[in-house]
Amino acid sequence: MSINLRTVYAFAREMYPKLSTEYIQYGTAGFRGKAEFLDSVMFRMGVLATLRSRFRGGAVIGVMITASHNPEPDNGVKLVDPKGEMLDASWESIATDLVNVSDQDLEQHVAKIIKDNSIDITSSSHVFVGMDNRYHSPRLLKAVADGVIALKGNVREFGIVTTPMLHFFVVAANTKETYGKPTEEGYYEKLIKAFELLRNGQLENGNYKNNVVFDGANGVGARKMLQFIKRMNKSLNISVINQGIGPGKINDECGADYVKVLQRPPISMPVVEPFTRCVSVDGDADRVVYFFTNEKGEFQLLDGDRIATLVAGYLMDLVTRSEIDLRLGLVQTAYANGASTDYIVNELKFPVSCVPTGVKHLHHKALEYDIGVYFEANGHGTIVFSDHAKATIATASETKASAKTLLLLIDLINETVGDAISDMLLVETILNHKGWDVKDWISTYNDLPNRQLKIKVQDRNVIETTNAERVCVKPEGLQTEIENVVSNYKRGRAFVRPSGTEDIVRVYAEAATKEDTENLAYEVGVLVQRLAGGVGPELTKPGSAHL
Ligand SMILES: CC(=O)N[C@H]1[C@@H](OP(=O)(O)O)O[C@H](CO)[C@@H](O)[C@@H]1O
Ligand SMILES: [Mg+2]
Repeated sequence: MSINLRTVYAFAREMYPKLSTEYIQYGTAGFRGKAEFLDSVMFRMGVLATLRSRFRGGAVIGVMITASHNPEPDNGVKLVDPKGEMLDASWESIATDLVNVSDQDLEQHVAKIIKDNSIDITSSSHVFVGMDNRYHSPRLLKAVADGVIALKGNVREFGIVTTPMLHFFVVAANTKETYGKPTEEGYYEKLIKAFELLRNGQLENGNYKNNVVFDGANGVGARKMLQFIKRMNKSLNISVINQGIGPGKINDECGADYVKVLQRPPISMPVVEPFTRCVSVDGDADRVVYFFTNEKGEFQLLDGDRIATLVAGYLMDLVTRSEIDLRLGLVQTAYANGASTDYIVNELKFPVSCVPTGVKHLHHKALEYDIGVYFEANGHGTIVFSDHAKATIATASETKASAKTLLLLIDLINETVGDAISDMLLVETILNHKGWDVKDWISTYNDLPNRQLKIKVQDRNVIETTNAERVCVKPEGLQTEIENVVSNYKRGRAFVRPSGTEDIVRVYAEAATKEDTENLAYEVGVLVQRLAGGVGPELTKPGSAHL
């Protein structure tokens, strides 16, 4: 096989010319931007995925086309490595350089990547591609596929799938189907089988009722949930809202991000009994949060921290009852509610670590444990089991019922990445086994009020942080000022960091009361504006609207 790079890039220039010279970066979740500027990015990511597959000895590499929780005009692309992880950090800069190079320099640049990484261009290469249900995704998928074909790689298109489904397919193929069958049916089959065995015919238990409202964010999660329902043997009554078949747009006034950040129910909520479990997923269904309204009609949120603590407590209990010795750990970020961390440390007595924002950091840390539970507060997370843990549990399952349950849970969990639907089925399983409703669940601890602000600055990279982003080291003096302010608030905690997905600085604040939290966030926001080159309008002082 020989590849004439010159012909390939003449073709690229004709079909996928670079329309924007604006510099873009492979960030926390790959490339994101307005869909009309992404064709050349997609073609080049098809090229890169082909090279990455060859670099990894012909293992399958995944390419997912999605802008997750972003609005409808946006799209994006992220690469999935052979074990289902996000693209290795060392290749993120290769990706960034590749998409920013001009059309004229493309050929030479690709030749350099091949040479620098000693890639055998004649070896075989396999790329799996999936997309969310944005109207521009099919066009962008074709660009990725053309990029793969241009370098004579093999491409397999999965059409519209959730991000976690694509991760599942990649791992299933690379493990020679030990993990599951790399097909849509294989995915449904594995999860539904485990879920229904764990239910074992017991559909209700104590306070647990068998009904859930599912907000699909008008995204791919809604479509796939409808497929789940068709294949499930009525083991859970799920009513799907924001299905994406009406005029509603993806993530618009619905979905996990909307519900979590604005702390309110999504649009199109039917009238339901108080305490009915409701679930929101995001546009590509890798995040999930729960919510309900209480008897006073007040909105109550059960976010990623709640899921993490529920799961951790349950797994710990099963491990203890199985009389096996495994190292369990929970991984959070600085955004985790302080009350959840206190509960984990003091009540669950579970080792907990804090890492920088972004799933790749959480995932890597979780791999250090036999059973690693990781969740971002926004609902993105999963559980990973080491080979040692799997073997120990399998042996114990011959004699212990609790270990048998653990074994089934491993099949229910999509270990490759956070998976909204798999996580939801896991939560449903645990609540059912415990006989809990949302009232029982939320009473485990009281969340501290918290507030996030987005501050516009001239250059967000003037902010540098350390200690898992909890301490700001640059610009000089900012951290001391933050600490001074925080010390005036009971249970106060605040930190600032540059966002990896938006051109802003994020401020996080929590304190004992809602009013204090608002004031603390405001004060820290003003400090960022003053010391880090704020460019936005002046922040509104909390409560000033009522003066
Ligand atoms: C506070 C917050 O929710 N940040 C999100 C957001 O990252 P930022 O770097 O904060 O923009 O998007 C990431 C990708 O989806 C997600 O991993 C992360 O948790
Ligand atoms: Mg997402």
